[in-house]
Amino acid sequence: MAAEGPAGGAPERRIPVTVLTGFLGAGKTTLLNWLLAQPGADGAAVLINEFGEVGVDHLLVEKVDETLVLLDSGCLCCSVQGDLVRALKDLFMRALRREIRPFSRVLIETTGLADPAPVIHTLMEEPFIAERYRCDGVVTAVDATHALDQLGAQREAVRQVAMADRLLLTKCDLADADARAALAARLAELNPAAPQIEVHGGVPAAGGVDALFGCGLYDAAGKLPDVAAWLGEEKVRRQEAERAARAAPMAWRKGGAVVRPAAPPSRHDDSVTSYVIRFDEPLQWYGFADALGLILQVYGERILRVKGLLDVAGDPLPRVVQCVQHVAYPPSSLPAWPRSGPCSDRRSRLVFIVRELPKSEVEVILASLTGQAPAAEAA
Ligand SMILES: Nc1nc2c(ncn2[C@@H]2O[C@H](COP(=O)(O)OP(=O)(O)OP(=O)(O)O)[C@@H](O)[C@H]2O)c(=O)[nH]1
Repeated sequence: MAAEGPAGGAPERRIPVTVLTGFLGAGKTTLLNWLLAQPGADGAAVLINEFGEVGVDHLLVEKVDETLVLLDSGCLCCSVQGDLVRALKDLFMRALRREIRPFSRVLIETTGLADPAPVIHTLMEEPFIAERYRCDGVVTAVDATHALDQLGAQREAVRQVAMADRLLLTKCDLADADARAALAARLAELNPAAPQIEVHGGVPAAGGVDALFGCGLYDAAGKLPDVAAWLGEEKVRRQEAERAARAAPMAWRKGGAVVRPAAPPSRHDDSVTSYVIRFDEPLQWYGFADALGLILQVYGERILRVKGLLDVAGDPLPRVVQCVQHVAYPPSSLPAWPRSGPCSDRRSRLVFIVRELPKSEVEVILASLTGQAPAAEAA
């Protein structure tokens, strides 16, 4: 049954959209997988956005149909006008034409570095979208083992927490009671109104699917005053971008070369970069594990995230590697190699998201302990 609309008016027919955010490696994809396996979440369309040249997250989501969309032309908060709007319009129109199954809600998993403000602004203000979709909440995954450091170092992490309607404290099974209490106190300073829900082993301890769904229309009231200010800045930023787009031609010729207007400035900390390391031959697992362990030990402070698929000698299945800072999580396997996309060539690829850590330093360790030099050019 459709919910009642604003002020008790016409029934609310707009499709609810949950924005699932949280810093790199916080456990967003893990939560998404749990959620999509719940009966209350069937009928959801899912949009996944990733930071890094090669997307891995969508391969880890155990749902494969045409309502799973990979937004891969950059970080959502920078390309929101293009990618997100296009994807939501496209889903709506394709469902209308019955080219895809109907969907009753949308889940957007942002990159771990996304600023939620442009995403919320788009859902609330872009005319086509705002008429058909409504923001049903920002849910932020907060890593109980790493968040205190991340909140001190990364302004994206602070914004993700401050803008949340709900805070899901992930990896509570790995954090001791003191660490959980210290984090809970810091989160309450940044966002006193948001309920904090513990997550153990990727499963919310309370609420079931309602831990993520049904937050109600997004409202900056009740959050720190900064949140309304960030949304206000977003509005100004968007108006300026529209004015600039109207004033500038799409491209012009100068001395025979086509010159395009500069892309909007990135919202991300310039010291954070990502690169892909590829191996063309199967890897020996133990040599690789030694190399990765050493890299995390020596450079963990500068490693925000590592994830990838490996072709391990003697194993027909792709092995999934996941790390956050100094921590390597237990490896798992996918049921098969992807049939399309960059990873379909069955070569090992590792995506590193780092702060001031040159690729060459990582490559030297990998080459010496695996006995195999990484491919010259990451593809
Ligand atoms: N023990 C434990 N591990 C978890 C939990 N949540 C996530 N993990 C592990 O943490 C690692 C990162 O989890 P993801 O779900 O991929 O994190 P993410 O936020 O999607 O990562 P990005 O998209 O790269 O930002 C994986 O190895 C997960 O298995 C949890 O509650 N408990």
